[in-house]
Amino acid sequence: MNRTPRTLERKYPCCQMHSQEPLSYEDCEATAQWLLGHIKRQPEIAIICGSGLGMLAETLEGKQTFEYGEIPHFPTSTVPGHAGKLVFGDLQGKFCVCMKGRFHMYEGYPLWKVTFPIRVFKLLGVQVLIVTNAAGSLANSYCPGDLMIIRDHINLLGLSGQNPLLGPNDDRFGPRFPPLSDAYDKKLRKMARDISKRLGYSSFVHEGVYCMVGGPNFESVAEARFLHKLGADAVGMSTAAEVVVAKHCGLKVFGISFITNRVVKEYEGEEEVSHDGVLEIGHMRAATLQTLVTELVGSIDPNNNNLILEEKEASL
Ligand SMILES: O=P(O)(O)O[C@H]1O[C@H](CO)[C@@H](O)[C@H]1O
Ligand code: HPA
Repeated sequence: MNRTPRTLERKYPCCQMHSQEPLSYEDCEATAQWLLGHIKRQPEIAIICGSGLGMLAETLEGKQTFEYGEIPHFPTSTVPGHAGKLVFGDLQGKFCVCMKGRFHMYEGYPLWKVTFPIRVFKLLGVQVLIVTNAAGSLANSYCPGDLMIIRDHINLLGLSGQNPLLGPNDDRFGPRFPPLSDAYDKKLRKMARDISKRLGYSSFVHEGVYCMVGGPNFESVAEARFLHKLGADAVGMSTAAEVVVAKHCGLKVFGISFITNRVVKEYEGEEEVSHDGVLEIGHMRAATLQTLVTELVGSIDPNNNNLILEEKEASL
């Protein structure tokens, strides 16, 4: 029985998505071909801008911008701080594509739809994916405004059976059982650490474990304590599913969290987290994230298996 009334589907297109089959390889190809027909060359690096972090896309040179609504098969953004635009342009001499706004499961999208753009990026020729997000800190030593290079993740949804790779596997994307033990590329993490040192950022750039939860509510105190005990340093409602799909199709991944708030772990505390607060700290302090990602893009050679531009290698 179809439980979604037609009027609801018309008002909230994401409700309709639940009743659809996952998009196929051919659908991804159709989207990639449509984009390739509109852009000057193939992008090498894709960047996903997290909540309130979309200004990075504005720094691209020779920008070409597409509203998500005009791109075949693309979902639309419904969350404040996620503009819903795909921006192509040059950053540090590399042709990049930036998602100014990502999709989340709590918006009503199934995970295969949330992660659809990643497969399109692969078919566009992208080799490296940079994921950014806004996250709450669980680690006691992190402060709002800090950055966390993602060393690894806990995909809480994946562990409980909500995975973007559920269903028949299409080997043209990747294997049935992809390994995830090296999800966040070691070389890219080292490059980012070295760049942080050079920029004088070391005191507020950490490296840690990100945990993806479903949201949209922020964590209860007991949940926050549980996630911290599990080994998570920061928590958010995105990223891990995107990284699963990126690794499945053979992309190199770098991830970084912008710490927007402390997750409340004490019953006596006065702090309360809000999405407006997340966006506000993003606007105030995200320049550091932007500088670090820009420098990283400048140091990457996407066509070298080693990933490092030779002339930069000596200075790192
Ligand atoms: O992960 P991004 O998209 O950066 O956004 C984070 O910020 C929102 C909550 O304020 C949630 O969507 C959470 O995941
Ligand atoms: N919890 C979950 N997601 C978030 C948070 C948080 O504290 N801050 C930003 N995104």
